[in-house]
Amino acid sequence: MTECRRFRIGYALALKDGQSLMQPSLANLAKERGIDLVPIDIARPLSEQGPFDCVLHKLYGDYWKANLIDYAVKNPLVPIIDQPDAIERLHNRISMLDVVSELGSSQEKETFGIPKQVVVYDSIALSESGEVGSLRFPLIAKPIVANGSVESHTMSLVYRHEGLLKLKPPLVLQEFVNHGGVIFKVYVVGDYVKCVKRSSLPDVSPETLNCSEGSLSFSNVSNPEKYYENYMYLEETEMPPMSFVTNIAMGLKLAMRLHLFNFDVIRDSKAVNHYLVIDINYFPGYAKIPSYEIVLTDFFWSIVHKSKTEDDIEDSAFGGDKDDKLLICSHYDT
Ligand SMILES: Nc1ncnc2c1ncn2[C@@H]1O[C@H](COP(=O)(O)OP(=O)(O)OP(=O)(O)O)[C@@H](O)[C@H]1O
Ligand SMILES: O=P(O)(O)O[C@H]1[C@H](O)[C@@H](O)[C@H](OP(=O)(O)O)[C@@H](OP(=O)(O)O)[C@H]1O
Ligand SMILES: [Mg+2]
Ligand SMILES: [Mg+2]
Repeated sequence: MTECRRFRIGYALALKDGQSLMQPSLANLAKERGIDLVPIDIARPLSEQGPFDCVLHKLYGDYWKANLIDYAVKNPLVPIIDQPDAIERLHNRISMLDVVSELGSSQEKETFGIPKQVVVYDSIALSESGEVGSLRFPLIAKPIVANGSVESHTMSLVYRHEGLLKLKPPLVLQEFVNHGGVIFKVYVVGDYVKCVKRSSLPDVSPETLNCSEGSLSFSNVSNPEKYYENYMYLEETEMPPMSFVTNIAMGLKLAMRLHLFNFDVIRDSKAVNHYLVIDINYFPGYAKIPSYEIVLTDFFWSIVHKSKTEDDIEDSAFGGDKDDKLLICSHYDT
């Protein structure tokens, strides 16, 4: 009797991300389907570890990147999920959203875009009327860098010009768009797409613009625990059409050459059926989505069962997707 071949997926994740994702329920399900999830020792050359049938990672820095490149050169048929250069695009809040503008327009009645935004490198630009002056208040000031640090999630809602003067560049100033206090988070795992609702910043009325402080600092307003605080209110909000969300997701996946990401979408309260993508995150906290073990195991299975030919080398060394075997399955949930 022939033994079933087993597959080994090496993963390199920060401690917190590994603890959240690699729960026994995921490891056991993957094992049942012939896949062993193996932690990578990031202090040692990757090429001395393994063998691996796939490498998953969410780590940054030149040392790690060099380690991955060395491994990819020596193991050109092993998919690396995902290519470091492709991930890096999401570490800058300007290049992150540029990709949305590069997507073709929607064939449906819904339309999408990004909020108007300006990058500011120094305090002088904040007091000038130039590009900053062309933005309409309220604004959100976001750090340019989105690298997972606490600071990269710390933002300010700016109501009036005087609020700008307290800010410390470099930063991105983005127009705040009223959207009814609900955000849609769209999780992508290969061809799988799931959209959930979360709490967001409440709408800003013209009265608030005049009465409040010049600016207000905030962070992590759309974490799931906030959902439960606003449960009743969120329930009433209608989801965007799944086909619309899936089209954006698959467009982003192709354009960014990434398999694992989520993006935040809001619906403009002032326009009919107009949506704005405001944030894209690499390898988000998938353990938050129901049955994430099945979703991830299906994805791992599809990756390790892809046929490997010389033609695939260029793509597959960094996890390209020439021959997708995953069915597109899309889900809405909260
Ligand atoms: N242009 C905007 N208009 C209205 N609300 C916005 C806008 N940009 C951001 N927000 C609100 O601010 C929150 C944080 O913004 P953003 O998603 O860019 O930050 P983040 O720290 O990168 O988030 P994540 O935790 O998803 O990585 C959003 O969830 C949303 O509630
Ligand atoms: O710590 P960084 O690298 O920034 O990544 C975060 C993402 O930016 C967030 O979007 C994730 O939260 P959501 O899954 O709620 O979007 C968040 O998920 P987590 O709260 O489960 O860790 C992280 O993946
Ligand atoms: Mg976000
Ligand atoms: Mg983000």
